[in-house]
Amino acid sequence: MNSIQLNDVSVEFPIYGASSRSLRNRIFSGATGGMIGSDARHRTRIEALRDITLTIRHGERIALVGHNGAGKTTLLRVLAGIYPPQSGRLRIEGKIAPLFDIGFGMDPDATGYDNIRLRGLFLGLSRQDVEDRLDQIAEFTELGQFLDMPIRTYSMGMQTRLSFAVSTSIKPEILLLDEGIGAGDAAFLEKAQARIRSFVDEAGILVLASHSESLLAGLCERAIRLEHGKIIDDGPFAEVMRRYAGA
Ligand SMILES: Nc1ncnc2c1ncn2[C@@H]1O[C@H](COP(=O)(O)OP(=O)(O)OP(=O)(O)O)[C@@H](O)[C@H]1O
Repeated sequence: MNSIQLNDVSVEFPIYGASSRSLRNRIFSGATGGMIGSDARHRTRIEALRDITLTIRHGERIALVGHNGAGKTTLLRVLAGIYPPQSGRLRIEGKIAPLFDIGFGMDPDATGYDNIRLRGLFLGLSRQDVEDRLDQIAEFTELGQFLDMPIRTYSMGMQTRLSFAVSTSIKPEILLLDEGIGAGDAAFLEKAQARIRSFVDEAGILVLASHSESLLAGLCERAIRLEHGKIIDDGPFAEVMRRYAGA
């Protein structure tokens, strides 16, 4: 069974070159971003996540919502093991496929085909596994002859198609997705949603961060709302979104 458990997880970014004097040495926050403050030695820091305690169970489909800079991407990166939490505990049972930072593990000068291979290896597939899946992954991208071109020539949406196709070909147990898939066009989005649904139906966990309520509504049944790095609401999707709209 897959599960995610976070206890009092906090992530801070020290900011170099920002004068804490201009911050008047006090913690404040605007309508966006995490909490900005300074420590005892007047070093500026951004608290991107503060005291996050959270349990996600097998089969759950979670929407991460909240204002710009609320901490959604940071939370996904913590779950993916990209950022180690500075404090608190993190326990994850299951194989994770992060589907954000779409350039991660890709070489802009290599062709689409070679990047499928690179990303496949990066996600833990063997060389043989990658070759066995190459045609099926290529077909899903619908990139045709562009697969022989270096991916620096791709648009955002084209890169998204490529990384989505590879990452979801391994049937991950825990799928982490960011807004990025919104870069795909409508036809791709429909295909991507169908694939995510089939993956979630088979089991596993989905955590999807997005500002698009329609995208989230089609996939998620629980929503977690972050504000300035803290969880301020967590519950059935429709209820959390109703409260968010009224906020
Ligand atoms: N590498 C970094 N260095 C410094 N600060 C960072 C870094 N990454 C994120 N932050 C800060 O952490 C806070 C949370 O950012 P995060 O990207 O997690 O927000 P988000 O909810 O995904 O926002 P958005 O909806 O705008 O994508 C913000 O205040 C941001 O300025």
